[in-house]
Amino acid sequence: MAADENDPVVCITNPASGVQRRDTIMRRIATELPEARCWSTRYPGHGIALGRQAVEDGYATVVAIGGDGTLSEVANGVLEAGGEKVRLAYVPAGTCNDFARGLRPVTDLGDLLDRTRDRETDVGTVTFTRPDGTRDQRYFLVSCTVGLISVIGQRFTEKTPVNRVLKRLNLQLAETASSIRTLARWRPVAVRLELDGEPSHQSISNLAVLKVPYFAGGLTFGRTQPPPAGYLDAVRVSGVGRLGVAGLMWQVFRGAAAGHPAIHRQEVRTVCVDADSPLPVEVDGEIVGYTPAEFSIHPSCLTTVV
Ligand SMILES: Nc1ncnc2c1ncn2[C@@H]1O[C@H](COP(=O)(O)OP(=O)(O)OP(=O)(O)O)[C@@H](O)[C@H]1O
Repeated sequence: MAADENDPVVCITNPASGVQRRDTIMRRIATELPEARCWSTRYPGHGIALGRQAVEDGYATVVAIGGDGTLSEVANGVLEAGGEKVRLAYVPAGTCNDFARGLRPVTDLGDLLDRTRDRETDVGTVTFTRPDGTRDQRYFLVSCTVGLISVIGQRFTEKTPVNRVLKRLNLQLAETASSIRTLARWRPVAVRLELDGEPSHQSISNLAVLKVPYFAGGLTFGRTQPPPAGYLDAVRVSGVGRLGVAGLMWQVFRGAAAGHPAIHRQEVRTVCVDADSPLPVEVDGEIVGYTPAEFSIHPSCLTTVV
């Protein structure tokens, strides 16, 4: 299927994503989507600006090529520009690719122009506090975390000399080191939590707000089904100490977390979380700010193509 001038297509690729060679991706675009314009992100956050630009320039189909972070940035730009009518296609080329997990990816990029592949997709929004103290909002398509996982993510992104050396040696080694260092001092945190307006005080290790069941490259909290349309999955880890959390993480890595007594799940439309000491908020793989954070779901507000 070929693009035409009434159905203009732009591909937004992230050269910093994943492990695929950039020239392989560019060759595929040139062969399989020859009419498409091709833009590259040049810095973190550039995907948002390019997603917005694509809507303003009147592209009907925007193809995000990269990891979940790239998809998320492009979706944010598209939605910020009021591009709900734009088709947002995704070609997984990152390291985690959790949005597309379980879905059958196209073999030929030209198939992304086939409108029978369009899916009305719910989008989550999260409001949080930026490091400069102002409030901000992001859309999310995959998942958000607050607690142990977001603290590990924050430690991993810190530009310390140790991190720099470890990341240069091996990315997974750096991730494991961040996890061990965080876990070694971890204590459950007291939070004020509101699920669908129902307030409670809880001691938790982690709160995940999921649009898709997978996180961190195919890990799950024991369920591989997404929440029903119009809902988010709020998954709390609570009722266990440091050793219990370490045991649960091991179960999660083994894919054997289903039914674990520390996992508490609820399908909800809204979540609010606050803690005495602000906790980092991770959105689609990126630390965006701190609690207090409010999450909600916007049903069928984006057309996605995978
Ligand atoms: N030119 C660039 N240089 C450095 N970073 C970039 C550039 N363009 C985009 N980024 C950043 O790269 C980050 C990672 O991208 P992405 O999440 O798509 O890849 P990944 O980490 O390999 O995949 P996944 O999220 O599936 O693990 C994003 O946060 C984005 O802001």
